[in-house]
This record gives sequence, structure tokens and C-alpha cells, in this order.
Amino acid sequence: MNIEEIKNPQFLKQLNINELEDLSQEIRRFIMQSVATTGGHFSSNLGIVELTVAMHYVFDAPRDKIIFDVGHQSYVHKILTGRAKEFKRLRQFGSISGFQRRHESEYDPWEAGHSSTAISGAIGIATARDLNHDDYNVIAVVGDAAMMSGESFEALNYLGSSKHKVIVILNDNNMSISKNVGGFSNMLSDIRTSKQYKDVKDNYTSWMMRSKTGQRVYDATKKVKDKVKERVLADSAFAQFDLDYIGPVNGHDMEELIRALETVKELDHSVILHVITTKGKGYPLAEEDKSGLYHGVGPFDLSKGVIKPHHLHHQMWSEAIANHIEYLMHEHDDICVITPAMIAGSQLGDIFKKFPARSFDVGIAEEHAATFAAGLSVAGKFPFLAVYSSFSQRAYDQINHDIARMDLPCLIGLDRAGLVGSDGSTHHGVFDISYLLAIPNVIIMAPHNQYEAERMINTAYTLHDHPYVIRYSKGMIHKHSRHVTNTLQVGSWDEIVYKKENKVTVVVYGDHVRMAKNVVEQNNLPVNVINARFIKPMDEEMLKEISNTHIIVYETVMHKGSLGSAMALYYEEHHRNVKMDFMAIGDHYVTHGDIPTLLHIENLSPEDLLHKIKEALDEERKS
Ligand SMILES: Cc1ncc(C[n+]2csc(CCOP(=O)(O)OP(=O)(O)O)c2C)c(N)n1
Ligand SMILES: CC(=O)[C@@H](O)[C@H](O)COP(=O)(O)O
Ligand SMILES: [Mg+2]
Repeated sequence: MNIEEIKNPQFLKQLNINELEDLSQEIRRFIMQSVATTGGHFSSNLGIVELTVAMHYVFDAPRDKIIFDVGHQSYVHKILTGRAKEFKRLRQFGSISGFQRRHESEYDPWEAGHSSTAISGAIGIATARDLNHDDYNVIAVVGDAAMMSGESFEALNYLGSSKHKVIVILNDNNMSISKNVGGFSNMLSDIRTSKQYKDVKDNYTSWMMRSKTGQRVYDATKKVKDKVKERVLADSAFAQFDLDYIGPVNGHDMEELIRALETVKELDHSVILHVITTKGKGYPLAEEDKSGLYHGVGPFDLSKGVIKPHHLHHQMWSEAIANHIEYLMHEHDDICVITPAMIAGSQLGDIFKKFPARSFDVGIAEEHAATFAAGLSVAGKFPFLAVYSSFSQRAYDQINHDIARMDLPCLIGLDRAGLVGSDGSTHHGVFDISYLLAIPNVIIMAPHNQYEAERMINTAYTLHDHPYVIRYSKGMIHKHSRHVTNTLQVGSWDEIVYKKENKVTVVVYGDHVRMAKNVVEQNNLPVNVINARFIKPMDEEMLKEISNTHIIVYETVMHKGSLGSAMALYYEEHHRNVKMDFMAIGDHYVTHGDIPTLLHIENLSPEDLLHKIKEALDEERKS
């Protein structure tokens, strides 16, 4: 069959088990070839092929609502719902997102990108369904790592007492991006491997095979399961939530999956269906991957596998920051490192190998990560919390209430700050300055090169006086092997280009310092470039010095709550009438795509900055 010709999943209901299995293999091959060409989320989608085909065989989307938690594993769903042709331009500007998006399809009733929202959303939809006296099914497909995040537990707790039926499918591949962590994960492993469960599963599965209807199977096996529940499941989380549980079911056995889905479809109450899958199924290198190398991939050669590009002279910001933290950890044993499930993305692998006693992966639990850091700090440790800017939004109150209010010495590394590109609106790190500026005691830093980053980290550790935030993008920077040990004056800005007679000043920070310097120097413009490397506190001397020039503040964050807005407030409070232009993101979400294109559509390209500078120069000439 030509996968790209699939318009909707209705055809599945005419297929027999063998045909469904053959189709699954074709879809798996399509995903391998397509994602290895464009990049995207690879192993999660390879592992969920049969489950997604079986769901669309048993349920009737779009009337039945199928929600994928996070949504990075919804490629099979998108292929079955008429979007296969778009995979040539997956996650590119103007084409389909890598997550469920409601504007894309009626088959996407929900959308996400951040983890652990599916069950809460599903309960809301199911409640509305019953209030409207409607009767469709609501299915939330949740990965084992997403299941272990706070919001999932809040929702499960509520679901146990709610009369609005939701089918929760736990897609358990025992992997987060890298190895899953935590007590809950260990409990799932016990279920997955317990002898009692193996016996029941084998018998249960054969009972299910013989049955004609799911309900009879369910009734027939209920007694056995209650027995098993007493022995194996009694202490399992699901039993504690007073939620019914069915499984574990082999997530690559089409017949078993269909039987199980038909059973849960007929039940008159909420249920957790536990499905065991293999992340990366069908591509051995991905199946064996425990480090997250095949979770999110760039384009790669399937015959060779993902080869981590060795950046001889360049490195990602994450690497530069992690390398310097590691360098300090050798010297100072009070430094601890925390990550909420992003060891690979935050390049912390070496630190976890070298300092296992002082490195903590807390799973998808940004709230816990931040307050855990606060606890370490009050007890005399110096925590480095590495967290993506957009994921840190989950920990707003913990940073505010547990860290800043107690004014605890620590360092928060906000990775993926600014526009991230293909992950799109849920992942752009464009809100952190807005949410941090209002929080007292927090010091916000944005380095423009490795040396400045290392000096900032040294400053935070040496002064040991406040919570410091250092924000850096997904971009690459020049790699220096030598580490620096000196510090910076907190709140000091830096004159990259400065002449007293210049009438226009560009204020930038982070990656954009180099861009602005290039624009000014390549066009030979009489314009100052100021590196506002401390977003908070600002450099008040510098603010006064440039206040008689025409100031252009350029940043790739939301304008509301930006550095520019803080500067305008400062000048207003100090009764200085200053000409200011603001180049930042307006009151909307930025879609997915390559960064140059996104900058262009946001009027934030280097060309846009050049145009703004020329306008300001003209205005100054005329005045
Ligand atoms: C709040 C939040 N934190 C972190 C992430 C990054 N993230 C995306 S997928 C993922 C792992 C998901 O594992 P699981 O739920 O088991 O799904 P699988 O990929 O194994 O199918 C993580 C940590 C996120 N999307 N949202
Ligand atoms: C789905 C998800 O949230 C993560 O996989 C994220 O896409 C990782 O982003 P990076 O690729 O920037 O590490
Ligand atoms: Mg998983």
C-alpha cells in the first residue's frame, strides 16, 4: 500500500490481523526513512506503531478522541489520519508540527509538547461529554515517563473518584528520553517482569483469545485478577488510586492489543491499560539506545546510525556550560547537579558518570527539581539546576516561593532560551525573562561567549549570595579548551562598540551580541553596541550614559516583560525622556520552523535590525 495515499483510518476496519501487522511494518519503514531524512522524534514513534494502528482499528476517531501525551509520538496517528504526504517537510515552517495540533486535523482534539497534560485534558473532555449527554470514547495515551510527572498523578488521583470514563493507555517502554527513573518506574518493572504476572498474562491472554466479547472476558478473569491484585498489584499506584488496571499487554502483538482495547472500550468505568512496548522497535541501534541518542534525531544515514557530530571548533551552549560546571565540581565538592529528565539534552552525561553521588535525574518533575535544589542549598550545598527554559515554566512557583523568597544561593541554567526552531511554540524559551524579572533576589545573566559564561558561573559560585540564572540558547558557540577562573561585577554591561559621539545605541545580549556587532561593523555604521549581559540587575551607570542616544533594544523574547520594557520603566521612573525602539516578540505564540525563517516572520532578522538602525540614524540626522 502507498502510505502517502492514506486519507483516514476507516479502511483499517476491513483488514484482518495479518494485514494490520503488514501495514504496521510498512508504516514502521516509512517512519524510519522519513525521520532519518528530516530529523524528528525517532524511537518513540517506532515503538508505538502497533498500538496506534490497533487504537484506530478499535475506536472511531475523530468521534472518539485520541490524545497523545507530549505528542512527540503521534507520527503514526498523523500518517493514519491523512498527513503522510506532509512528512517530507515534518516540523518545517508551514508544514505539520511534530506534535498534535488542532488546526492541522479534526483527528487532533488536543495539543501539547510539554509532558503530562493528557489525562487532565481527557478528564475535562469526558466530563463535558457526559454533561452534553454524548457518548464518544476519550483515550489518553501516556508514556511511562510522562505518567510519573506531577500533573499525571494529580489527574489519576482525581480520575479515581470521577464518574466520567476515560481510557488511559500507559505506553510503557521503560524509557524516558534516556533510562526512566524513580520508584514508580521500578514498580512498573516489577509488574512487567513478575512471575505471577507472567502466569496470569499467559492464561489471561489465552482466555481473551477464546472470548467473543471483552466484557465476558473481563468478568471471567476478574476473580483471578483480584487474587493477583492482592499479591502483585496491591501496592501498585493504580490500585491506590482506586483505578481499574488491565495488563500488561504485549504492545507489539496486534491480536492481543485489539482484544485488550475492545475490552476497555466496553467497560463502563475508567481504566488503565498497561501496554509494554519497545522504544525504537525495528531499528536495533534505537532499541539498544539507553542514552537518548535516538529519541530526537537530526538527519542521519540509516545504514550507519546516528554519529554524534564531533564539533572540533564549535560546541552547543549546553556543552560549554556543563564542561565548566564539571571543571568546578572537581575543585568544590559542595556543587550538585539536578536535571528533570534531560541528561542528554543538557549534555550532563560526563558529570553523571564522574560524580554519580552529586548528580540527580529526578524524571519529568521540574517542580520537584527546583524545590529539591532549594533543599540542597539550605543544607549547605550549591545546586546547579539545568532545565530548559520552556520546561522551567512548570517550576515558576518553586523558583519563586522555594528558592528566591528564601534567597538561596544556587545556579539555574536555563537551556534552550530564545527561539528553538522545529519544536515550535511549546518549546521556544521566550517567557523566562518575563516571569523572572518580577521575582526579587534573582540575578539573570545572558552570556555571549564561553568565557563570559564561565565568568558568570564563577561569579554565582564565588559570591554564594543569591539565586543566579544563566540563560543560553540551543545554538553553537566557539569552543575554547581553557577554563577561566575570574568573575564579573554583578549588573555590569559591556561596551562592544562605543563612541561618545554616536547617536544610536543597540542593546543586545546572548547570541545576538555577535549578530548586532556584525551588522554595525559590516555596514560601517556609527552605532554603539552594548552587551546587556545582566538582564537583572541592569547597569544603571550605562543606562544613564546611553540615555541621550536613540536606543534600539533587540531580543528574541516576549516584548511584555522583556529587558526593553524594564529599561523603559527605569527611564520613566527616573524621569528621563529617552527615544526607544523595541525589537521583540509580540503578543502571540511563535510557530515551528527553521530559526532564520522564524526571525524573518517576527521582523527580527539581521536585515530587520539593519533597517531599524538606518531609520534611527535618519531620525537623528533630521533632529
Ligand atoms: C514538562 C516537560 N519536561 C520535559 C520534556 C521533555 N521530554 C519530552 S518527551 C520526554 C520523555 C517522554 O518519555 P515517555 O513519556 O516515557 O514517552 P516515550 O518517548 O518513551 O514514548 C521528555 C523528558 C517535556 N516535553 N515536557
Ligand atoms: C519532545 C520533547 O520535549 C523533547 O524531546 C525535546 O524535543 C528535546 O529538545 P532538544 O532536541 O532541543 O533537546
Ligand atoms: Mg517511555
